[in-house]
Order: sequence, then structure tokens, then C-alpha cells
Amino acid sequence: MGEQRPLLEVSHLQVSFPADAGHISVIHDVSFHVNKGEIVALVGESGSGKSVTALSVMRLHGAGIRYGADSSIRFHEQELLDLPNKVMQDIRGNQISMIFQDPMVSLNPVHKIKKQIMEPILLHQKKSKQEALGAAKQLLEQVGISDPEKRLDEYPHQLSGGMRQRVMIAMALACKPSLLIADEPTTALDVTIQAQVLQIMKQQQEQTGVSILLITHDLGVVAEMADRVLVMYAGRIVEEGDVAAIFERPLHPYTRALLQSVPKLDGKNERLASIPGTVPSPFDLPQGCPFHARCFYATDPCKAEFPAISKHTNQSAACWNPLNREESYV
Ligand SMILES: Nc1ncnc2c1ncn2[C@@H]1O[C@H](COP(=O)(O)OP(=O)(O)OP(=O)(O)O)[C@@H](O)[C@H]1O
Repeated sequence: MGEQRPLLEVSHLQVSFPADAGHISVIHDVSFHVNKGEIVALVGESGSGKSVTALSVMRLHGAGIRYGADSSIRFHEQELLDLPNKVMQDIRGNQISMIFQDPMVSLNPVHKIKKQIMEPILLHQKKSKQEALGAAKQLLEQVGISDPEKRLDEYPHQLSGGMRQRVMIAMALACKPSLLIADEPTTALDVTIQAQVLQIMKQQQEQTGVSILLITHDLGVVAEMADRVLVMYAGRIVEEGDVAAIFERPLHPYTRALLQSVPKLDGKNERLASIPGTVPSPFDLPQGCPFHARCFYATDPCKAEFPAISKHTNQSAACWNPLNREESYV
């Protein structure tokens, strides 16, 4: 990767929402990067801040949101937080696109598939309707939809869940973005279809070189797909590293608990099987490390102050008592 700057660089991101008594902070000093052509997974339990982080990159929050003064989101070395809305609109769907968990939220039920795939092409690219239609057909072929001409003339409700998610991938890739943000793209699908959709995403990544920020709570999906992992807890990144390093030797007790968590039959890991409790609400954050109340290794410093990041070869963690520290730290 050499001297190349990352495609996406998020630094000191702090996000707060309007609340009864002023603003409430839900993302605290989050920094990470995504390199060109990389698949980076953002993992954590429900409420840990994955979606808010992703929506910040797209600048898709509603009115009243505030970013901290030091917050920075650089994409292609351009500061997204400073861009006028109009410029941001042009980046969205064009250079950065997003896939959500439920395609029915993003697909318009009253429009045929062809209109929906052609729309971003016509909006962002200088193409005639005929050319856009040809591109739409090709995109459907690319994501493995058979009989694409027939499907182009259908409405979303006529497609299966897996096919709708493939259409979403086709739409997201229509303008050849350099970054794709996928927020739980396969959570709503059954396991076999999930594997097919993930395979399509991976194939597309390999063919187009698009970078992917993949949000998931499913560590199986991470192992299958990602190069690097960011582990989020209560609005902070608590561990970051190469997939192999994280799976072989998690440093943060929270990461280890995630790895030990048992999926429920519906595929959701809303609660960790190995430790009791849930992610604290932003309204009720404890002092110190937000994980300390659920952590078997918590000591007095954990209750007093958020830990600094300790770096190791291929990973880093924000923990006062990292696991395997005897072997990991000198
Ligand atoms: N618009 C909003 N206004 C106020 N608080 C919000 C808003 N959106 C999210 N939050 C809060 O921010 C925190 C992080 O939420 P977020 O949706 O990012 O979590 P998540 O990790 O993506 O969870 P999930 O896996 O359930 O989607 C939660 O406490 C949530 O209640």
C-alpha cells in the first residue's frame, strides 16, 4: 500500500443529537481509516454506534445533529464535513454509496426496477436513457440476476428478498463508487441467500476495486469478508486490527466476548452469551471505560478514566488490562 493516503480517514469524530437538555453525545472521538480496495468491518452490539458512524460519512443525519469541533471525515483527501449540501449530494450515490439492511426501505414500491437502477446513472453520468437501460441490464447480470430483461420490468414486490438485495447492490455500484457502505446488508436474509449475497459483494469488490465499510454484528460475516475489523462499543472504537490478529488474539475483553457470543436462531446477536448486561445508553454512560461494568477484568483505573490506545503489531485496543498482554506487550 506504500505511501498512498487512505481513501477514507475519519478522525476524532464526535456526534451529538438534540435532547431535552441540550445535546447528547453518541459518538466519542472515533478515528479510523479505509484504504483503497479494502473491506473494513465495523462490528458491535446493537446501540454501539455503527449506523450513526456510517451515516456521518454519508452526512445523512437529520436536522439538529452536531459534529465536534475536532471531527474530520476526509474522503479522497477532501473534508466532507465542510462541503456544501449540494456537493455532498453529488458525492452520495456517485462516489460513496450505501446499502441498507432492508431493501424495501430504499426501493420505491411504485417504480419498476429499471427506473430505480437507471436513476443514479442518469443523475450522475452523462448517459442517454438507452445507454442507462443497457447499463442497468448489465448491472443485473453482474449481480447474478437471471433473465435481467424480465426483472427490469418488474416491481420490487415481485422479487424475492435476496433478489431485492442484489438489485440494491447493482444500484449502489451503478456509478462505480470508490466507497460502498453496507449496513447489515444480509441480516434480513436467510442463511443460504446471505452467503450468496456476500459472495456477490466480494466478487464485485474484486472486480471493481471498490472499498467497503461493512457494518455487521455477525463475526462469521467478518471472517468471510473483511481485511480489517473495527470493534465499537458505546460510541467508541475499542479495538482495531487485521482480521487474523483479532480472531486469533483479541486484546479487548469486549472483542473476546463478541467472538464467544452465540448467535440466536434469528441470526441476531443482540446480547452477548458470555457476559450479562447490555450496551449503556448515551444518557447513562458510566465514568471511565464504558465496558467496565460488564468486564471480568475491570480494575480501579477502568472505572475512573477511558484508557489510551495501546498499539500492537497488527492491532490496537483501548483497554487498561488487555488480554494476553504478557505476550503482546514488552
Ligand atoms: N436520531 C437519533 N437521535 C438520538 N439518538 C440516536 C439517533 N440515532 C441513533 N441514536 C442513538 O445513538 C446510539 C448509537 O446508535 P446506532 O444506531 O448507531 O447503533 P448501532 O450500533 O448501529 O445499532 P444497530 O445494530 O441496532 O443498528 C444509540 O444509543 C441510539 O439510541
